[in-house]
Amino acid sequence: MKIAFLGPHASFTQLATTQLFPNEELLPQANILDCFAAVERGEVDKAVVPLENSIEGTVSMTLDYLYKTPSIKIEAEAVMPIAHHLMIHPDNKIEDVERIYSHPQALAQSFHFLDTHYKNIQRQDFSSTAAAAKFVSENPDQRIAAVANQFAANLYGLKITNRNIQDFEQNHTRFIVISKEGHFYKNKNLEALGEKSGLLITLPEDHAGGLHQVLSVFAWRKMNLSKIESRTLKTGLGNYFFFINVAGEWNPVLHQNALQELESIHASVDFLGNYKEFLLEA
Ligand SMILES: O=C(O)C(=O)C[C@]1(C(=O)O)C=C[C@@H](O)C=C1
Repeated sequence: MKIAFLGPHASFTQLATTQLFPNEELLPQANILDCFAAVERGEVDKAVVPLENSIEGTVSMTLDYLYKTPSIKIEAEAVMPIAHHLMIHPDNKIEDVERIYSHPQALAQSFHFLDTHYKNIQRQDFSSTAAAAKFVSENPDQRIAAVANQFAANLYGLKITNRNIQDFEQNHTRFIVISKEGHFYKNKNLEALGEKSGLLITLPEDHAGGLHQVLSVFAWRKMNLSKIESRTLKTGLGNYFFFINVAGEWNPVLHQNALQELESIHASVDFLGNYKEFLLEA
């Protein structure tokens, strides 16, 4: 099986992907869109992309592409502890650094540390933490540093100057396995945290009580929502879609009836799947 992931090698997404798919062919992609496109075009069977971080919140690009590509479903969620380190080329000194590169999520998760200790050093977004580490290793003549993980430091031969720079010790990122088939991913070697369903919902029109009407579909059935997030539709200010997680196992009658009722109130629903959440190691 071919599995795409947000690369290059030693990205956090790769660390998650190797635990989820230890025996499959893993294909690094340059960005999250390329992961979705590879699945959509059938070049790979599945992809692993980040969805949400406990410090910085939703990875909006992932949510946007889930919405834009209704053929893509979720097979599993996986939660992994995240530790960020600041690293430089071993030929350079941290005092000389003029720019710090990393994925925007990693820079945001370490914002207070960087702002306190390296306030006047420019920060620049990169497609992933590992891509930033690779760039630092390939450009010893530049006065740059990267925020990335221990594996990236080892793989790209960088020196760690500051360890565990994330602003909160408890830092976790939730990844999703996406595919066109939406199979139910199983793995006896990983700890399962629970089961849930994912839905993308758009309200028919802006009217009083519209969201309340949608939520009551779940409420009176005692279906527990573990997440609700609104995201702009990009059709104008004030227009949103909602990403909703319903906790618990799939109940054919209850869930099917809820989906039918949502349709009957003219909410548009993309059912992303019913899947398990797993706990990964750092
Ligand atoms: O840049 C990486 O290494 C990634 O895998 C991406 C990503 C993210 O988008 O959230 C994954 C985990 C961390 O939260 C930081 C970055």
